[in-house]
Amino acid sequence: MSGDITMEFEAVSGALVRSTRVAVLGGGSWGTAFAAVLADAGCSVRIWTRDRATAQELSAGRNARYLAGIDLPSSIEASTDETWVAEGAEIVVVALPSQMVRNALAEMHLDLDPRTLVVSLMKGIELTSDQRMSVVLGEALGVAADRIVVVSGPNLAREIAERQPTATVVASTDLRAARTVARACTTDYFRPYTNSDVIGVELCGSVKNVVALAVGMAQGRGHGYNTTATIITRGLVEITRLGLALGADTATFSGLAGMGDLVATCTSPSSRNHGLGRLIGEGLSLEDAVVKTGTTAEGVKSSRSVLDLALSVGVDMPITSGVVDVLYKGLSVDEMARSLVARPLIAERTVTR
Ligand SMILES: NC(=O)C1=CN([C@@H]2O[C@H](COP(=O)(O)OP(=O)(O)OC[C@H]3O[C@@H](n4cnc5c(N)ncnc54)[C@H](O)[C@@H]3O)[C@@H](O)[C@H]2O)C=CC1
Ligand SMILES: O=C(CO)COP(=O)(O)O
Repeated sequence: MSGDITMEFEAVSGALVRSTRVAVLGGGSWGTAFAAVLADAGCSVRIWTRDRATAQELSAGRNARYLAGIDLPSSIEASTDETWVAEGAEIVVVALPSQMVRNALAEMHLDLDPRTLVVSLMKGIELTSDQRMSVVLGEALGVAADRIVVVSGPNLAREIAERQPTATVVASTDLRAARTVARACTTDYFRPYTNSDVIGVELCGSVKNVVALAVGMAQGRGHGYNTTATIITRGLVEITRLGLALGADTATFSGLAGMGDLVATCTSPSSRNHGLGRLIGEGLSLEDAVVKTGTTAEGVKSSRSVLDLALSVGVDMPITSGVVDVLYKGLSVDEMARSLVARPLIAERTVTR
């Protein structure tokens, strides 16, 4: 079966890309880098950003604030006018901070064709509703679940904007939709794999940010590779437990959106979550660390919604809980470490289904 799908997929690969019109909403680091991938793949790309100066810069092939020093494809068109950006788009890509996206889209009043595919690049869980981003997009844009596609994987924006080789996961409940988006973003440095496990892919992307905060905190305290590997491995167990309780597929967690992204985010100094955790481990307050990092570290807010989700389904997430206690309840990083190590001894179970 999977062989048939691959053949069908490759037989049409490239054929549709030339004419695909894509709108990207969000001109931050990932929105801009993904717009460049799409343009390199041959799509006709328009990008929306809320400030005029960035739109002008993007139209001139630059985004100094978010991707300094990167030359973007000259074909990308940018504007602050969302109606113009979304006009005629077959694919609308959303790359805004998770906690802002519902309100931002409500203000845009987009009138999308029912056939339009909507792509989420976001890695967070909404605080007020504990919902995954595909659900938020569905509600905010009035789009059915089978028109929504999630792109998630080890995808640090700057590395991709530098055209370093990377793979990703493109997930949708409708595999035809996933394949269409995969074709639209295939380049000689960016390789998408399709998946139908939207729940698993989104949870992986959201919870790995929380685990990266924990790794950063440990490294900021001066702990080394053993601690890092312990947190990554047990973090993956937490992600898997939550995912399985919420209906995800086991296989997703060892894939690119799971283990792949977890490793990238927990080990890269350019991860904002990892970097913010490190500052806290070095002794900064949350407020000072947020000011110093300056961009979107989704795990800071999503740690609380992830913990809410875990409590709602009775899943134990000690690392997530420790991160929430450090960020919001005054627990020190040393106290978090001690309490994690002192937990009752149990048999090692990596996958629990
Ligand atoms: N940067 C990366 O390497 C990756 C980021 N992501 C995810 O992509 C999503 C977007 O992240 P980035 O592009 O990195 O964030 P960013 O912080 O680089 O850019 C955010 C963009 O959203 C805009 N924005 C912020 N608040 C807004 C509001 N209220 N209304 C309208 N626009 C607003 C900003 O002006 C900026 O253009 C996040 O969920 C992140 O986790 C996923 C993979 C890689
Ligand atoms: O999601 C990412 C890489 O896949 C980006 O991570 P940060 O948001 O921590 O920079």
